Amino acid sequence: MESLQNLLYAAVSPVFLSLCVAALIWIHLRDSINYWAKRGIPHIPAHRCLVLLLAEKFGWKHDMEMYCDMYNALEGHSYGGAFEVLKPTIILRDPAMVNAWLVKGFSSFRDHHSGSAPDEEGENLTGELFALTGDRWRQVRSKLTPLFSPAKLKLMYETLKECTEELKDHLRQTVDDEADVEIKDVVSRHAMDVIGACALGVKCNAVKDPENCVIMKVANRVLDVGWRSSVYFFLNLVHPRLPHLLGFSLRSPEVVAFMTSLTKDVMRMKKESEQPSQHFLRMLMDSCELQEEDIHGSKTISLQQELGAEQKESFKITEDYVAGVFASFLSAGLEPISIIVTCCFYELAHHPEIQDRIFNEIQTIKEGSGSDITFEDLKKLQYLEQVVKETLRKYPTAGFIHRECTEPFHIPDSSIVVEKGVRLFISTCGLHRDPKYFPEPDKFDPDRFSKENIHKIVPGSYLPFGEGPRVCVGKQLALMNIKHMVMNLVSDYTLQTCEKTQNCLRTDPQKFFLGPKGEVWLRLKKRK
Ligand code: HEM
Repeated sequence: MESLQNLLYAAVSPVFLSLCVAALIWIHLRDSINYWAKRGIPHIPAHRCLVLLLAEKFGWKHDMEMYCDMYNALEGHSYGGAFEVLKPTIILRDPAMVNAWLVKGFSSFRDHHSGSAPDEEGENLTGELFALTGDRWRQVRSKLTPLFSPAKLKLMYETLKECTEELKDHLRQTVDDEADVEIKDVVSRHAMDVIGACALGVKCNAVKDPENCVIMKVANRVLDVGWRSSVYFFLNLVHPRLPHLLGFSLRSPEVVAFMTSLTKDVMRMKKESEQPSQHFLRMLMDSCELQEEDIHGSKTISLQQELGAEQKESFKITEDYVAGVFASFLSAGLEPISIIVTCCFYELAHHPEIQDRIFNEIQTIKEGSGSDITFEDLKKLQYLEQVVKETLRKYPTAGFIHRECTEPFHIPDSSIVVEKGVRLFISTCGLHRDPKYFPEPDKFDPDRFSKENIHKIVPGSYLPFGEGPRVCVGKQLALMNIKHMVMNLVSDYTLQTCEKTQNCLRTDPQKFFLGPKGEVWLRLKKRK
């Protein structure tokens, strides 16, 4: 009896309990660390992944470069395992498998892993397409895809031209004959004007009056890689629903409030305005057949939608959804465009021969169709397109593509099953800079994309906009915008390096997208 009491006492003693907890933690750690080894899959050991992750979290490395390092570490394998702290992740390297998994395997790799689905009950930007999952993503995406059709883009082209005229005006005032210009700043202000005008029909005046451009200040905070996003992603790593359960969102309350009230005000103004206007918000309002009383009335815009055969569920688009859609345009669209145009100008300044070829091509098209380059003409600028494609190759600003396994996926021709919850990473950086797919990857060579050479590009190795049903929804708008801006600048100026030009572009680990750190100065010289 006494020995039983002693045993019970021992069982509840703090030391014994601590030992039990430690043993459980040890078992969990051991199982997690051995996750890939147990399955016989080549992998990067957990401690090495942790070192890479810490380098990223302390701001020494961009997370996109971290996945590039993982890609390189798994050389010789089609895919391999890695860890985000203890969470198993797959790094997919083989381009043929990239296509198969993202396209045919979409039902298993449907969602981005970036976070839990937004909180529909709370004050959140619920329509942030990037973060939406499952049917909600499908419903919102099906409303947005038609906004980027060629016919709609043709309407946007006129808006683009108006914004570019303002930029040209600004440059005429700043550059007499020649001048050194901080090109990154000018380009991002122009990109802001374009997104504001195309998405919301709002004149941002970021080029002309940056000091008073509130939306630009908010846009910079939409993708804040500060403490908030670090805490958010850490909580998300522990469990995807944890940020939501703790009432913690990726966006700060001020950003959410600004985006929501801006969208709401613009919706009201547009509804009241007699003037025809072409921008995504107007089109979204029209396509959703929003009623005046919906906008003036309660917070929720009631809207029943027929969602196609497989989705009979009715779905209410709220103001928060619409605000979220525009937040995602700001966060996903603005910075990548600025980065690509900046990098393109940087390369052109180092390659006068490429600039000349673009200029001559523009002149030839102008001779054929008058001085104005139309929407249709833009497509005829083949060499310009090659230059833009090569910029997107050398500077893959979105860095990696990620998914979360939503239903078990059987890897073809193997006995391996990717389990639900495992994260998938495809390093665009790794692929675009792999000499196996792009010989001399550091060389800026637009002829990789010429008619003669394009067939040499291995399908699945070039992914600047992602792949499959979740491919970038703004891809065509982005390409049109980038080409239009490069065309206009090269038509009027030659770009040169100057004393302040960086020798090479270094990556800024503090930014969400992969882009150049610091100012990018170039000399603009007026063409005679
Ligand atoms: C150079 C410019 C751009 C680049 C390189 C880029 C790249 C990407 C990439 C890699 C993805 C992820 C695709 C995937 O997971 O397979 C993406 C998604 C997305 N992009 Fe872009 N993008 C650009 C411009 C834009 C613009 C201008 C907009 C909007 C106006 C936009 C809106 C979005 C949205 C909303 C998503 C999420 C799509 C979804 O989850 O269904 N992007 N983009």
